[in-house]
Amino acid sequence: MASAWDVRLSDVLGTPSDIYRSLRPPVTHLQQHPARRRAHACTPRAASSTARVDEQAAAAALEAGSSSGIESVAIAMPPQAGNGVRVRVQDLSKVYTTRKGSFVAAENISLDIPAGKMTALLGPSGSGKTTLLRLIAGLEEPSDGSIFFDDEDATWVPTQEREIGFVFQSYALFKHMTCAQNIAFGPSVRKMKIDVNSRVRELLDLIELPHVGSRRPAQLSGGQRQRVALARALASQPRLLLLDEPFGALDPTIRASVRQGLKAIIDKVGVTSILVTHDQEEAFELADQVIIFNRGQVVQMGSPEELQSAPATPFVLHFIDDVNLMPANCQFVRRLGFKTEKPYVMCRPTVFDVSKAVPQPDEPRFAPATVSDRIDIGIMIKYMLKFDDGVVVEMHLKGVEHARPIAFDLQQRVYVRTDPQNLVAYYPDEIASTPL
Ligand SMILES: Nc1ncnc2c1ncn2[C@@H]1O[C@H](COP(=O)(O)OP(=O)(O)OP(=O)(O)O)[C@@H](O)[C@H]1O
Repeated sequence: MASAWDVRLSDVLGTPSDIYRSLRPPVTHLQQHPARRRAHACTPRAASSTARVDEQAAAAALEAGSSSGIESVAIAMPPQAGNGVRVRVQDLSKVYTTRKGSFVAAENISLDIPAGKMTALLGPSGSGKTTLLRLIAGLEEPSDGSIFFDDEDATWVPTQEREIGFVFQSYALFKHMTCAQNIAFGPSVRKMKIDVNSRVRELLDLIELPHVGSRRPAQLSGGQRQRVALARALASQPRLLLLDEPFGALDPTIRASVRQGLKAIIDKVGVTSILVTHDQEEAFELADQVIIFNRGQVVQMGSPEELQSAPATPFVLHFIDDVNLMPANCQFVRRLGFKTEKPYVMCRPTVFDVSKAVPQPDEPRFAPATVSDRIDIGIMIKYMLKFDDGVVVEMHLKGVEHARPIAFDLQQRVYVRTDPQNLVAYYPDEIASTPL
């Protein structure tokens, strides 16, 4: 049976460059960096420096590499481990000019993204994650600083020549093309000397959707569309894969399984990948390295384990974990003998020692409380503990097989303490997130 891909792209849509031209946004008059203006005066632009372009057009620009650079490259088909690039960002800043004045979306960012690993950019909405991703892709121009791909200064290299695959939250699949045509778009436009049909078939196998080649994106589920978008991003064998909230449009019930599938595919290919997300569970589950953003700045970077065991600031602790917030002068904190000039204190819900027995006179650090609520959610039991001064904290007992025998009843009187080292004092500004 003939597949839709047996009809050649050019018969249906014109030549690849016609397609690219039709998808590309009009060239705008830009404030370009002088060096870039000199070096790339004739390069078609993918994006305005002040306004985000339509994601489909950006996808087209990213897929359409400069044919002169690509034609001579004999590219083996992914999966093939170890074909990613190391990305270094030095003192990178992005200032947007708006009607209200200038706005610093990324400030003096320096970071190192290892080759062949997945790095997550994690932070609240508006913290500058997407801005950094778009700077790395060349879809925005930096106001200052440099970007290196391995030892190459890529700061002013045009988007199309960066060899980047991009998966957008909206997927940005070309609606009028079949899935096979979407996947074939990059290699065709780049005139890569490969068997495009077999590349498409191998990628459809890789994403475990061998039967959808002849369908259009509208005929797929959200999870399937996202896989096709990934296949399209991988088709030109990018050295860097950028994923901007790739699970954001998915139903929460399927998000966990879809992200595991996507991670498995990326691991097989072995390409360096950068994932933008505001979901800490997603970042910690998928990434080898997590970089935490707030207010346009990097607050901390490290492995998921490092961040969880040693959050560098009150903001990081507050952002990555469930925490109890309480006044520093409340009964519980005072009983512990914890002294601070800061007005508030926070602690994780897993750090409490709770006893039903009335403490001995030599155990003054226990504060009395009443169990005001209890929820057994299978993997843990959650309790609300109300101290006598009215302050309420949430306590989590994990490992319920051990927790159930010592379960507390509603309205039961209990005595609560923790090691004072588990408390973190803060000023409200230290846990505030964007906007500035
Ligand atoms: N073209 C632009 N012009 C002016 N301001 C912009 C522009 N693009 C982004 N910003 C601003 O820069 C800040 C950072 O935006 P960015 O999209 O990078 O944040 P984010 O962390 O990715 O947020 P989200 O998770 O909501 O996408 C925001 O305050 C945003 O409004």
